[in-house]
Amino acid sequence: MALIPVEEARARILKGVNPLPAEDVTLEQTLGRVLAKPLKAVRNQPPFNASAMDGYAVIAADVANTPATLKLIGLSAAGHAFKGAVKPGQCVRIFTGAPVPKGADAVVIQENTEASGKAVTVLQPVKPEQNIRFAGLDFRKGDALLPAGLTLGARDIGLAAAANAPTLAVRRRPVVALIATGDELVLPGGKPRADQIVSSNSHALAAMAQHLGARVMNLGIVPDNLKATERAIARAATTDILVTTGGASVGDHDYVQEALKNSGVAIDFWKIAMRPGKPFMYGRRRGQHVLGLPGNPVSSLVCARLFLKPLIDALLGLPAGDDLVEARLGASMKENDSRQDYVRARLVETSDGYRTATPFAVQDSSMQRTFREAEALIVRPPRAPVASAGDVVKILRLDF
Ligand SMILES: Nc1nc2c(c(=O)[nH]1)N[C@H]1C(S)=C(S)[C@@H](COP(=O)(O)OP(=O)(O)OC[C@H]3O[C@@H](n4cnc5c(N)ncnc54)[C@H](O)[C@@H]3O)O[C@H]1N2
Ligand code: MOO
Repeated sequence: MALIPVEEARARILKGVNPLPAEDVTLEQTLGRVLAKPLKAVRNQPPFNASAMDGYAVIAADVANTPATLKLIGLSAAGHAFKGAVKPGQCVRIFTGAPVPKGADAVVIQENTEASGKAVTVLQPVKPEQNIRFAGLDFRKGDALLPAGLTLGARDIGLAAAANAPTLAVRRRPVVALIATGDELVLPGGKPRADQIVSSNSHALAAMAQHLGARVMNLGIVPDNLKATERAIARAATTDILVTTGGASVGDHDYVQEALKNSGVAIDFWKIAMRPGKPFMYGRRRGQHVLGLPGNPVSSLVCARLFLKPLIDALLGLPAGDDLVEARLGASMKENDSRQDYVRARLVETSDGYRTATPFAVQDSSMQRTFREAEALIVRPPRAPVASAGDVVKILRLDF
């Protein structure tokens, strides 16, 4: 089977994928969720003409010439409106956020007054409308407040609360099942035998999936055994996405593809023209997407960034971004073969506003430390010619 190009693989994974249905959740649960329906204001904010200052509600014409002494007729505090009306020669004590009484058209700040019993002397004129927040200043009934497709942050949630929305319609979060395969694996904190290593893929993938807005069902480690692999795959049957790591290649103990097929997964493709990540496989079981990632930690995470992220984004109704940006090479690179390379690199922002990407010398796909230390992947297209330091290349920032 010919290796398929990265772009084709991504297109086949995303074919026919629709956003998941919406669900109503309380505001407290909306942080980081994707809004499924736009939020419209159903009321004005503020709902009444409110004072922006502590002072006195007056008729501006009464204090055009100062000093001017007015008669204090009452009080308007936040949550306790003055019920009457201000007539010429009168004023009402008022506090920030309180409704401006009928008749008054300005608020004098208390620093510009002298009060003595029921007599308030205004020392400086105010203009009509001064120190008043008019009803609907912030937003008006019918205004579009939050667009669909927005990933909700603190300010969005604050605005929704101000608009009196106790719940929001958000996309259901995709559920991602994770299965690590391999007799050589023990969980972090375990006691690896001399011929074993510590499993790390599922931890990184779980963090990545959660960061992208998915929920995770971690099914742990299964041994290199067909039946055990099939049992784990069965447990993942109800999830939106099943991700396996390891056992994707051609070795005698690589059971994943066979187990997936036996479990009713139709394999769409296997093996991509990329490095790392060549043995990546993809299939579907009814509505479920199945991503078989290679076992090498860097390969599995690079594949997840390239294929799992756009899939989760699509299920959440988020647009597919063109993630690549340009950088100058910090060192020369040799010509490329027929696979698209994703080369771990250091990124330095230069004073001219550009950036320089310098590849790490050793790129083995087991090396998680350089992967952690890399700020970007240099994307080398198939058959890219020799590149010199200073040449412009495409990079993918590592932001997870
Ligand atoms: N004859 C060939 N051999 C290999 C090929 C090939 O085309 N022909 N491809 C190589 C490439 S590229 C990769 S990548 C690996 C991927 O193989 P598998 O997906 O079958 O992965 P494993 O063999 O199970 O493991 C590879 C490597 O990764 C370690 N590993 C596995 N799972 C985890 C985990 N959860 N956490 C940390 N490390 C893990 C495992 O111990 C191995 O060292 O195949 C090449 N071989
Ligand atoms: O994914 Mo494999 O790394 O190309 O070593």
